[in-house]
Amino acid sequence: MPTFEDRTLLPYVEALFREILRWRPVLPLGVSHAASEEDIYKGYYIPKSNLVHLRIFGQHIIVVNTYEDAIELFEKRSNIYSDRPHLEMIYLMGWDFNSALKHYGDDWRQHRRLFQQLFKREVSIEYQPIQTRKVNDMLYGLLTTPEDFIAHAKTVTAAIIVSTMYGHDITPKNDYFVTLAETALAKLREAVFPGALAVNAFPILKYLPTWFPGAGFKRFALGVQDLVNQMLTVPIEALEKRLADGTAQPCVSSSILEDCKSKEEYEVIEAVAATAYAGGSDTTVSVIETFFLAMTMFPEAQKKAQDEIDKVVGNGRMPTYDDRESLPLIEAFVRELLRWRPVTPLGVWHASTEEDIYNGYYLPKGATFFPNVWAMAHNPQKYDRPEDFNPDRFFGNDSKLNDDEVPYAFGFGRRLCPGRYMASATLPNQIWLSVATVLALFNIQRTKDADGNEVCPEGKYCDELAL
Ligand code: HEM
Repeated sequence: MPTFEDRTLLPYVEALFREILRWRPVLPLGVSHAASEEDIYKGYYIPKSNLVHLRIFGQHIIVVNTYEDAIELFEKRSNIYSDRPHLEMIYLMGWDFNSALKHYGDDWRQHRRLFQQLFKREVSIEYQPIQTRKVNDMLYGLLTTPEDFIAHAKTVTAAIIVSTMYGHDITPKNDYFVTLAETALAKLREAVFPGALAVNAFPILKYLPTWFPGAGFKRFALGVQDLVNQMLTVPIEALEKRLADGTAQPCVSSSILEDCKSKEEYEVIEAVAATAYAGGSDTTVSVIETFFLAMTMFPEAQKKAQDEIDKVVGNGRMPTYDDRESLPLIEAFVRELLRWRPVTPLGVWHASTEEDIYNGYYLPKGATFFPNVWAMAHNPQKYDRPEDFNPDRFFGNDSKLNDDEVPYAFGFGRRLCPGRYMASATLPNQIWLSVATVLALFNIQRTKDADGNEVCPEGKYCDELAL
């Protein structure tokens, strides 16, 4: 047989090999490069590009690295860039009820209208008493079992959403609905194993019978369908029962159920209520966890915020929503939490419904777009020493809060997070109240090792999806 030693003696074989590479190149369009600077080449202007293109399983994936480009594409051209990519596994599992995962169209519009109605600025103020009550429960939990601080953050968030949506007070441990919803969410996150990825890339595989070798994804999906169905129906049916026997507490769903006229409307209410849990729980918990981490890593920021609370509120009472305007540093704190460790570092994907030309680049129809929120939040040209947790960066030279409300943390354009007023932004919200009251009551400190030295956490994050 010919060996490598014969290579120089076989020029025709060498030429044949070159011709194969030339005749049908493996990557006909090469792998895209992005220009990091603008340039003039042979009289042509080449713009700086902040888009990165990848091709995975034949799918175009485009990462949008700057806030300016994200605004241009997702907001100014929102008629093209407001879809979501089609992932077959989501449909097989029944998770397509979720407003956040829906394709851009009439069904999504109906969900969105209801979300806007329920969570707009003015209405979000009505959730203030529930939030205060549940945050107080969290403070009590922190006082009695501080080591369980993550569990307390999770419980308070679940309690606020479930009480707001269904008027149900969850039990602190093993609540039936919370367990159901958390299990269904965990299954959604798990659906990234090879079989599931294969059916996302080649949807035709969904027609394989469940017993077929390699169709494990289908058996998995069937198991999840049942959970998802219970997550949708159990809490709303329980609410209907309470409404019928007159024991229901007023809540978002009770008010809209009373006006519901058709099965179609009922299904939208059911789906929007369950989406609020799926979209609002992990996201808010992540910010509160980041708060505990930041306080341990940056004790001087904690001290400064506590000094502000002591000066404005004093020691005789707890901060309330009425103090919000007088505590600008706490406001800056919340912004810095959203910036320093964004909840969705690669945003939530958008998809395009038309081809487009942007800055001289061709962007194909059906491509998936990731807004690189991490790069926007850590842009050193905008944020000096971006790795530092420094709420002071949100104050101008006049010592007033600047107008950077970290908008990219809540997404873009027509898909912008409809729950943002409940979670954060400039109105009463759970995150603000949690930060203000925890700082008023507690000192968050580093643990010590056996020799009495402080241990600063590394601050590593796990890789769970937020939505
Ligand atoms: C700190 C807390 C939160 C953060 C950081 C956050 C972030 C986000 C982001 C980045 C998106 C994607 C927007 C896009 O596609 O461009 C989103 C969408 C969404 N969020 Fe939030 N969110 C939070 C809390 C909430 C809450 C409390 C709710 C419900 C009450 C909620 C409901 C939703 C829904 C339904 C969508 C999908 C919107 C659509 O596709 O039309 N979120 N959120």
